[in-house]
Amino acid sequence: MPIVGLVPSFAWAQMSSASMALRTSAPSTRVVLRSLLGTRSLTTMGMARGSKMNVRDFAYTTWLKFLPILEDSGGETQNTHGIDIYSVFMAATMDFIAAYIFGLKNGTDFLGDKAFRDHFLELYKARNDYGYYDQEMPRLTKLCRKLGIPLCPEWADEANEKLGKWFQRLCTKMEHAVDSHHLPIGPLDQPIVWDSLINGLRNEETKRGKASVLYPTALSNFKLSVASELFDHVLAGQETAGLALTYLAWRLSQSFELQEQLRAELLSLSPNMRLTENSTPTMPDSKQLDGLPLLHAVLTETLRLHAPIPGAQPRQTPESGCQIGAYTVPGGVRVAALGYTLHRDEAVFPEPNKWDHTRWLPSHSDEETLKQRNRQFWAFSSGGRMCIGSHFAMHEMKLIVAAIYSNYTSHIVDDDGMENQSDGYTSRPEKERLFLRFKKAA
Ligand code: HEM
Repeated sequence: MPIVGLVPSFAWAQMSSASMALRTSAPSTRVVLRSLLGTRSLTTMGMARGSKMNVRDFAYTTWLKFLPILEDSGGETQNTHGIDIYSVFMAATMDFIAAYIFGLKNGTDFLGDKAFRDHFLELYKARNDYGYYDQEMPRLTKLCRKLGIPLCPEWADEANEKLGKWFQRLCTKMEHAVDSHHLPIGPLDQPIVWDSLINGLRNEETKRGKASVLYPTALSNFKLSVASELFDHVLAGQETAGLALTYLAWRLSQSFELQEQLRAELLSLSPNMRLTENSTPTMPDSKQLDGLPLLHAVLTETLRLHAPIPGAQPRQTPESGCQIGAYTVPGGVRVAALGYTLHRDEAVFPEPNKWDHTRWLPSHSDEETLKQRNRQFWAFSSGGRMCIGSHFAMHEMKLIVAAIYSNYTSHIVDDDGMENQSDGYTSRPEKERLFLRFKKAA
């Protein structure tokens, strides 16, 4: 069905005028930008460009930083209160995506720098409930700001500004590294997404110049647009995956039996991620990891019941109108589907409010039932505006879960607020924390 995405950019609206222009411009702008990134799957971007890097390599370095944190959570001093794994997952997913965009050296170190990570999360939290006006009524919101009657509280605007500046600093650092030919040369330091976007935009400029649909926005505000687009990726990729990992760790921590089954499956990998004394960590084969049915089932079920983005994904019907199921809808109408409701359709997911990973296991359901469930699985949306990072995210999350549960058992210390997922564009645990303790698995 030729329905177009209505909101051209992700939830980030306040960073700059260029960002605003990108968000409110014709959907085709966004479509061209997507195609400039060279691929629908960020996971294969490095490979497609002839590089030997992939998500697995970044995972290795993330894993090295992750280990001492987990070790510490089971140590003597932490035994009573464990660690806030929500904050740790938010850090891991930020380091992951930033490394993929800028390369390891020019990325972030949220895992290593807890103080800055907490500061970032505070800023992020402060502005998070106020995306609506900029997103839905950008002109009115801008006008009200100018007139001194802001629709969002000042602190939210300030937090947005600080976050925007932080990200622009990362971009400026990257530009300097490129301009001064001081790009680090290690394979993990290649700025994969950065390079793809810059090269794509330059090609577009050379080929189409002023005739390009990107000319009034991205090409006229080159630097700001690159920063804005990449910031979208960082924000889209960090919180979502961090949330899913938090809910998955919570669910797994409720059943040691399930943890045991998962560990047995993970250790069947060759090589697997089990740490032995004095050995350097090993990484599994990506295809093998992806093919593990139990790992896939627990993750998919978590994304179903605790979808990080459960709400409406708006689309606009084409001018000629269109048919949606039994309905004939006129042109220019705003329509939306919601992961939340699709994932709670009793006909497809019996007892929909129950977390039950077995509904995704080929050993528990016939092929047709599984097909139907997969069709209705909408955590990453679908169609032309589907999540650009879905494969990246699945692989990243599987690697992180495999690294942890090959080696540790997790135990709930304090899960107050986990039952209540907030209502918003992204949906978080009410208290935005989860304290777990990790112990070395036998
Ligand atoms: C569990 C992890 C993730 C979930 C649940 C998720 C979910 C989504 C959803 C529901 C959308 C909206 C699509 C629509 O408008 O229909 C989206 C868009 C997007 N996602 Fe993800 N995402 C995840 C991870 C990532 C990652 C890791 C990246 C980057 C590497 C990323 C980049 C994006 C971008 C750039 C868009 C905007 C696409 C566009 O406007 O065309 N996402 N994501």
